[in-house]
Amino acid sequence: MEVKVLPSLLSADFLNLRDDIVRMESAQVDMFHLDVMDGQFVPNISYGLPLIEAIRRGTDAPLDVHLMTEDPEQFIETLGEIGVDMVSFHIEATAHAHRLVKYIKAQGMRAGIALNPQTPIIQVTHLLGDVDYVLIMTVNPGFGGQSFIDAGIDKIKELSAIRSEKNLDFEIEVDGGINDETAKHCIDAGATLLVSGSYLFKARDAKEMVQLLRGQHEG
Ligand SMILES: O=C(CO)[C@@H](O)[C@H](O)COP(=O)(O)O
Ligand SMILES: [Co+2]
Repeated sequence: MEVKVLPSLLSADFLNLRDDIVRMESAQVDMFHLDVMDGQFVPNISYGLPLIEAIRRGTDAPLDVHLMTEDPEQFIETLGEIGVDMVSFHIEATAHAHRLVKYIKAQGMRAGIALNPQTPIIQVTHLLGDVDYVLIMTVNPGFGGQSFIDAGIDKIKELSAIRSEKNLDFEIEVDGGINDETAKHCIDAGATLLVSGSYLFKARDAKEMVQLLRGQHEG
């Protein structure tokens, strides 16, 4: 599977959002990652559906929504109407993950399951035949600019092994503390969707950084 780079707009300048979207498009990113935080599931509030609707009008790139909210069910129908391409929600946030995966797909979107750093892979093994991707958090969710938690690499390897063993085709997304160094370890372990916030937005030459992130892939 091809490695893709997804800038997290949490690190964009919200006052100049359009400029930052265009800057990332010029840097040839593959899609945008949109972090929705509700102040309950995580101790931060980011932005919600109205902004996602505006972003949808502002770019033709695919949109990947990462729901860090309680009751993620309530947002799915509207996200489908907006025209979002991919939606992930946290296994820790719902008692009905399997039903929700089916619901997201029925609305025409790709469905992902996200895991906090403390959550073991066994919590989601029952979903691996149904999800399109698994999002491994390599920071505690809620904020950009944190350091990568190394234990995430073993989780990516574990998922990769299950994927080969069971002949499944879900992708592995990694989110939190991704830079050229950590990206290489994640790609080597089996991740193909790389979310990057502070590293990409701080860069003077974002295009070079995107290539560096993607270019680590040797296999
Ligand atoms: O979901 C989250 C944070 O909860 C992420 O998507 C971050 O926004 C990634 O930012 P960096 O760690 O790359 O700065
Ligand atoms: Co995220």
